[in-house]
Amino acid sequence: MIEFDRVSKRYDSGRDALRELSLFVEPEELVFLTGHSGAGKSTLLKLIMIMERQTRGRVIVNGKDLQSIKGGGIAKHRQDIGVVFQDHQLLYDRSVYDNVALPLLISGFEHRDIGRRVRAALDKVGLLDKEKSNPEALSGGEQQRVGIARAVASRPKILLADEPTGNLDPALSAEIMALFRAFSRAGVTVLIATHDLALISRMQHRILTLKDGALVTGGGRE
Ligand SMILES: Nc1ncnc2c1ncn2[C@@H]1O[C@H](COP(=O)(O)OP(=O)(O)OP(=O)(O)O)[C@@H](O)[C@H]1O
Repeated sequence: MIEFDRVSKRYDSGRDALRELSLFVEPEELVFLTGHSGAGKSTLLKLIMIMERQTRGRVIVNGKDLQSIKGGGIAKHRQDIGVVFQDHQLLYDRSVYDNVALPLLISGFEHRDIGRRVRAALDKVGLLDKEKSNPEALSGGEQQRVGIARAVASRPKILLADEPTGNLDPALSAEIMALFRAFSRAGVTVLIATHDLALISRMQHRILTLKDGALVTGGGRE
């Protein structure tokens, strides 16, 4: 779950990126986050990952007030959050397997455990037969699925996606969305930031709309 309780974020530049924002996302929910460029979407995701800290209010993730997480606890917190980017950010000089395994290696998972988790994640996104391939040899949609496998390999409770379908055509976007839906049904809280209004309108999910750092629709439990 993700809860924002009257959260404001002012950057050192004096810019107010979020203003008194309250929202609640249940476990197993899939929610879209939208709004104009500069509305505060990335800032909201950064607060959840503790890449930035709020100026006021409380951010609670999986029942934990993030203000109480410090030092080494931050890396541990991030292990519970999978992140999918628009441009995949894959390493093209490594195999698909290595790309998915890398964050697990960094997090200190045991080798045997890593093999199991990487193959389970590749299986979920339908790419088990491509584990030895180089990402460059894959289509755009397949590369995005490798990015999703990498994000879920540590079995995070929260999945954040920043424009995950930005470079994909409608059919591939629908495939990617079906994967996100499957993860939410399996108990993962999924939050997808996107400008893709066509995609959003086709789907029956709650939409959080930000305008100048404030929520104009969809906060839930307000
Ligand atoms: N590190 C920073 N320092 C100062 N201002 C920032 C910083 N990061 C973001 N901002 C400002 O905060 C506001 C919100 O930015 P944010 O990146 O969260 O918006 P966004 O909705 O993600 O935009 P986009 O859709 O273009 O990615 C913007 O006015 C931006 O210029």
